[in-house]
Amino acid sequence: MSLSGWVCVVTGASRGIGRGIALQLSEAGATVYITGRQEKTLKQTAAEVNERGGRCVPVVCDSTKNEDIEDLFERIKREQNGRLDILVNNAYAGVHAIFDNMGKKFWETDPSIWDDINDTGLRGHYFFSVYASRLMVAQGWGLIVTISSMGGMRYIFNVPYGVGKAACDRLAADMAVELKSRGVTSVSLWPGAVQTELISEFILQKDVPQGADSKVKDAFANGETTELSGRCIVNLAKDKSLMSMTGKVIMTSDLARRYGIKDVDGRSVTDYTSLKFLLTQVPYLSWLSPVVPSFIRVPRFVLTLACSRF
Ligand SMILES: NC(=O)c1ccc[n+]([C@@H]2O[C@H](COP(=O)([O-])OP(=O)(O)OC[C@H]3O[C@@H](n4cnc5c(N)ncnc54)[C@H](O)[C@@H]3O)[C@@H](O)[C@H]2O)c1
Repeated sequence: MSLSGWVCVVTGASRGIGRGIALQLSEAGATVYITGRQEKTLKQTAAEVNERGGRCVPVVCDSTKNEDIEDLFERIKREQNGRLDILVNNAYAGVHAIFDNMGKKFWETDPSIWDDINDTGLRGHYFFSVYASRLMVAQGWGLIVTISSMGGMRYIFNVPYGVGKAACDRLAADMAVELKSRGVTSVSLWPGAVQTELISEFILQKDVPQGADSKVKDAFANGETTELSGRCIVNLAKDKSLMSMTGKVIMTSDLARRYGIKDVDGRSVTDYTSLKFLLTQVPYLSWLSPVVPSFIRVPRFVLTLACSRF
């Protein structure tokens, strides 16, 4: 699956899912501009990319600073003759705030948590998408992937988290409306539970995570590696029917099934819509899970009905 000659941007790639995506895109041959606030940690990701034989360009770029974003795209325009194939909107500054305030109601929490979660993880995505789209529309091709989560569908963690994720899904969908006739695809990607460095610190290394039940810990203990989303995006980018998915929410498990891929450590990808998984969440029915085939899934129209507000 070669992305040789492709130019990509991954925001927030010094750790977590962004780092994993940068590793996979560069391993597939793309030149990947990676952003973050600190040169030191960006260079660590870049060193790892180089060790695997890939090429990436670390750029200090704070997703909350408009000038930084504008400068990045000016640089890409100059250095790559205006070519940009993929933008991955991933940067996120909310994880500490989420875990520091776990279990509190929104009125008990300092309202600045809204900015912690949504300044980088929503407003920043919009700004990146504007400048990326200018390059992509000019070349008549491109893919924008906005990293979101199941929080876009139902309450998880806190109010600003869910509102931000629903807005990311809507951002991808509404951008798709305007980009479709210009050849540019926009999707929202939901990873499952991912074993990032911060998840390890806040959940996996604790006996009982603060404000969360043990099922949450189990989900992360069986979670995806940080590179699975990247492996999915590499396959998605080469899909001949890519445009048919524009505007949609796609789960990593959907893409793993579509392309027949496993996680980078060889494990199968958990499908949170499979009956097998859902049964594990119901104490008196969980014994049925091992005997239920994994291909039985909740149909998508049921998910649509479940998140309907009418
Ligand atoms: N971890 C999970 O289990 C999981 C599951 C589903 C979806 N997601 C989503 O994936 C995305 C990434 O999450 P993560 O868990 O990898 O987070 P993380 O905190 O591990 O990584 C976020 C990255 O963004 C960077 N960043 C933060 N503020 C920035 C700024 N102002 N400018 C530039 N870079 C900045 C950080 O330095 C870091 O590299 C989020 O949208 C998250 O909600 C995570």
